[in-house]
Amino acid sequence: MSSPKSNKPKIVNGPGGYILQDVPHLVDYLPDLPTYPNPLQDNPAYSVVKQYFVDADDSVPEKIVVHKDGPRGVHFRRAGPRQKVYFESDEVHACIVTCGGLCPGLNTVIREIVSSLSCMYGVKRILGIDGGYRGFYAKNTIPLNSKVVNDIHKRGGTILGTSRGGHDTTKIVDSIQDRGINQVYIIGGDGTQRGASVIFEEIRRRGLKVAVVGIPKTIDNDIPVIDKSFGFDTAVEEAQRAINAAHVEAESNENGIGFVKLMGRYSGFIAMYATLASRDVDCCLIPESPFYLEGEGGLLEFIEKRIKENGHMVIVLAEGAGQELMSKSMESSTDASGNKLLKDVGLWLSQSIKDYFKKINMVMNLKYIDPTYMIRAVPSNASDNVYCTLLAQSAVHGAMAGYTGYTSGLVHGRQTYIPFYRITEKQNNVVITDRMWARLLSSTNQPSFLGPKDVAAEEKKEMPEKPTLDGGNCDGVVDIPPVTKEITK
Ligand SMILES: Nc1ncnc2c1ncn2[C@@H]1O[C@H](COP(=O)(O)OP(=O)(O)O)[C@@H](O)[C@H]1O
Ligand SMILES: O=P(O)(O)OC[C@H]1O[C@](O)(COP(=O)(O)O)[C@@H](O)[C@@H]1O
Ligand SMILES: [Mg+2]
Repeated sequence: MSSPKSNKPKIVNGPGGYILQDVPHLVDYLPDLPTYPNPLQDNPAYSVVKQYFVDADDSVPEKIVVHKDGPRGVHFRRAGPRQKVYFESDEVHACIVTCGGLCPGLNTVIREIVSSLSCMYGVKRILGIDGGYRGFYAKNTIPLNSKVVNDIHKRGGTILGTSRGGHDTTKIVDSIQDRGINQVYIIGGDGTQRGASVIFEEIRRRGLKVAVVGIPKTIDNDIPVIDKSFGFDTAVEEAQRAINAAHVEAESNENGIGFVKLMGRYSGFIAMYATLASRDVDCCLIPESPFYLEGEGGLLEFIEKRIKENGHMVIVLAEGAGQELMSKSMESSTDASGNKLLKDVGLWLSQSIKDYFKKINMVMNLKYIDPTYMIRAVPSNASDNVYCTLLAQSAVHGAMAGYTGYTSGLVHGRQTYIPFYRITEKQNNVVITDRMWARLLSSTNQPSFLGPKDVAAEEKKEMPEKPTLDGGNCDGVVDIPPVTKEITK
């Protein structure tokens, strides 16, 4: 590093176009910190594992498919326990906060952070922050231990409470400093990770020995880089119940339409995967894929055709789809976090379909199902529970090893530490020029509703990512000059 207090990205270049987008470490700005042997080395559960500690040079590639002659590309630091830790067990005072909307698995992550800290590292002081970011300065804290969290993974929601808005960096860091907290675990979506990033910057500016760790939570699966977010699987599974009901209703009524509205503010992943899983869906509409109602090739014409062919149909709609079609006069506002509040496209589209069938004088029975909050208020399923457990353990190993300013995330099935700027720089969206969307279109046999102009616009948006050999401006997204160092082996 060129400057210990530098807030520039840590980039390490290696042979063959290898780039490590590294995460900050406490010694970047506190170079004289002592280290201690990892207490896990004496833990009987791990003594049989051949190589339990992760090699310091292990990294995970961002892109797993590479061309024969292409550069090795961007990598992230592999997560896991390290031989040396930068905190003594008695010294650790950790806190956990959950922010933003609910997501299945929040309680599992809380439980496993507490268990990992206490069972693996012998930590005794763990606080829950009540009600999101504002809880740091406006609410009481909740003492956490293995007993308190023992069966919380069986419940939906978050035992800590959550909120939007209320991010006041100075007040939050003052509270962290005043309470003597030195590990901060922040569970939340894109907004939360942005908040975590500024908390980390302020902590580094003040020169505090405090590790700041983000754990990505988003039911919309809109966080970039990671394979998928926890709770997503559960949400998709839960959505099946609504789609099944819509199918039963549609089949049982004359010219029945089962219409399901699912979550997805800007990203249509839940709708897309729920559709692919179900196989009963005739049409899936997502925010990324524009559509139009009237005229040749429009949605209404397609619905009429499908009803005439099959006698029934199922439509799945993500809440952010078709927002631009609704009346401009319907005022839109924002929530406490500044997220745009959407107009109810489900009710609007249902009415438009009803009006159309009335106009063409054709019998039609539309049943509208809105399971929005039902798919996220449930406890996580088995596979999400395992995912949450590994995620929480990785987060704790990283903080104990002195890493900070990172989001713990799964990349190609491997746990990694990802610098905040990679998580917050853009949103993960369904790319409608990718194969996955084509698979969906062929599974539902719906038209793409796209004109050549829309396709050209999509192709322009999706410029291929080109990791550079010299580490400068990687993927064209890091606009601050990176701190680079060479590795030669
Ligand atoms: N750019 C930002 N800087 C600091 N804090 C932010 C930022 N964006 C959102 N937050 C805070 O993060 C928390 C959660 O954000 P929100 O967008 O509601 O949910 P999510 O994290 O799930 O996307 C809120 O308390 C909000 O104030
Ligand atoms: O009504 P709320 O609680 O604000 O939540 C609704 C929104 O939460 C979301 O699930 C996304 O929330 P997050 O960004 O917090 O993950 C959207 O799909 C939905 O519009
Ligand atoms: Mg969000």
